[in-house]
Amino acid sequence: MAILETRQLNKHFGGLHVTGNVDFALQPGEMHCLIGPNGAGKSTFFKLILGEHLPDSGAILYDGEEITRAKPFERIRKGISVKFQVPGIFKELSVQQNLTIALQHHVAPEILQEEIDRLLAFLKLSQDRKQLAGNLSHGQKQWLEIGMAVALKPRLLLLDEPTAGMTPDETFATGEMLQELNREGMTLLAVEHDMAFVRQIAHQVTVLHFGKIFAQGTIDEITADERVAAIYLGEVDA
Ligand SMILES: Nc1ncnc2c1ncn2[C@@H]1O[C@H](COP(=O)(O)OP(=O)(O)OP(=O)(O)O)[C@@H](O)[C@H]1O
Repeated sequence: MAILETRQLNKHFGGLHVTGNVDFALQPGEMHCLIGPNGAGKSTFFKLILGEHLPDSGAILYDGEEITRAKPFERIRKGISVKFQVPGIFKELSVQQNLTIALQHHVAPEILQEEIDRLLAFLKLSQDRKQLAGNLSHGQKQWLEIGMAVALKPRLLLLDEPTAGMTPDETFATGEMLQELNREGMTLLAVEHDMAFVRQIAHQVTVLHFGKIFAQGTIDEITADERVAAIYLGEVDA
């Protein structure tokens, strides 16, 4: 059974059909990338999954259970987590304090430090634990944000352009981090523009165009598809 499924999902903004009859299924253990030109509706699709927008019609199922109108916090409680593009870390607190905030109400006090150390090592931030989060490099801030998003070990992690603004080395290291999470059993869905990164991590790729699923397949199938190249060149209309 799919861990996440949308059925005939629709969302309008005024006259603009931003999500159009989207039937999408994500299998447990999959690393899936969502791509598409600017304005294709990728962020809106994420916000529907997270409950930040409610659809006009259609359904969203998580683990077979309908969550179409569930509140965002209810979805988080069920095991969905998200890393947004803009870091939501506390800049005036240290790296360690940020992770403490993410963990403290969910982890027994006697294993809190152990869990923080585990996360710091995973995020390659052990040396920077006392550093103020605001002083980290752009890439390190994104990693800390990933750490906060995965602190509670969600089953499904959504990432909105996780490598935006990163150097190629940081991008590659981020891919390795996400692969490690995936090996531990996490399912991942990422909106991404960097095709080298998509190639590094994605088992499956979905192309959105004008709010509809335009193509789906492996990265090799997608990059070989001339129709997909044409939409990026603005040669395919709604
Ligand atoms: N709250 C809103 N009200 C009105 N229109 C919106 C709203 N949110 C998004 N849109 C419009 O919906 C369309 C899809 O936007 P969305 O942000 O989902 O696309 P995207 O694929 O994530 O784009 P990008 O790659 O540029 O981030 C755009 O035309 C956008 O202007």
